[in-house]
Amino acid sequence: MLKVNNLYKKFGKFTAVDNLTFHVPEGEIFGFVGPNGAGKTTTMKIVAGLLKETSGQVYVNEIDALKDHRKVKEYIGYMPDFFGVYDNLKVSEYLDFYASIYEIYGKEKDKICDDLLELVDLSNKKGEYVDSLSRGMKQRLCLARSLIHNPKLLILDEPASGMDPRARFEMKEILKSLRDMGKTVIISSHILSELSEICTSIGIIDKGKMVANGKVEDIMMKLQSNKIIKMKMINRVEEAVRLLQEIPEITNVAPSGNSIEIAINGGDVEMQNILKKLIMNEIPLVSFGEESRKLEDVFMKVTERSEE
Ligand SMILES: Nc1ncnc2c1ncn2[C@@H]1O[C@H](COP(=O)(O)OP(=O)(O)OP(=O)(O)O)[C@@H](O)[C@H]1O
Repeated sequence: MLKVNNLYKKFGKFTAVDNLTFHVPEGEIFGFVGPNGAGKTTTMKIVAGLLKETSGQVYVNEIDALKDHRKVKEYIGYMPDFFGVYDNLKVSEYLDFYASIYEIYGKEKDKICDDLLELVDLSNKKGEYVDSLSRGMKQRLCLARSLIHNPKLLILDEPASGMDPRARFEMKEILKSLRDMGKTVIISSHILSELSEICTSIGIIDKGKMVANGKVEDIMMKLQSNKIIKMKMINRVEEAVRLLQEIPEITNVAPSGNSIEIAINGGDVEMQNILKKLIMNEIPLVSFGEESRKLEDVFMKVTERSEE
């Protein structure tokens, strides 16, 4: 359904999207994950035809999306990561307005709008002013708007950002319905664990580059083999850093004051060997333990530092 090949986007000398290639088959829910500024919004805007690429190719349903903007628009629903201000506009009027853009009128329009409001659980808010809705409701309304022309591909930029747990749960339920409806969805977030529950595949982007891409299970396995360990010592930090850098399983060593954080590629046995080495060299440790972080934080840290 979507093919992005060797995509580049430069802003002046800065490369925001750096030779990005990924494919999303029909019916897939693709999670596009990366830290702030990784290039997610830029990529999604290019796919949606809202931003000009520097070079590369994008195909949506085999249509050249970078050349045939008009044709490709009917296949794409785009939900931006911000919601504008809509003074004096009611929910139903808001959807009517977007329906009119796609030249959907009359009974057909009424039916589509009612169905969409039901899908996003806002049927009882039809007569309310848009600006009076909660943030979560506004995001759901924005999602309904992006579905108005029944697109095959949905591009959702951080639909769960700033939502409380309940609103996030509701958004997840809606995404499940979209999956059941056979839509292809690209959804961006910087929270991997949230996406992993709903997505079928995931692409992790960092500094404009795809650093991991594949089925959720495969990516999770890759991430779980990385541990972050934090240790604190009374002194001799520099010596400890030197000793740690000699251990091949350690992929990163980051000292900060009297603490050191390391990333290791391994499990309990490797962890125990590291501890043994430090103790045998009489490093005055006061603590040593695995950091209980979310998987995505671990992954981002490892990828960020390994490139430096
Ligand atoms: N119009 C622009 N001019 C210059 N730089 C830009 C422009 N738009 C984006 N950038 C830069 O490109 C990089 C990627 O931005 P982008 O918004 O795509 O990241 P993101 O992954 O969506 O991040 P976030 O999660 O914060 O939305 C950032 O460093 C950003 O500052």
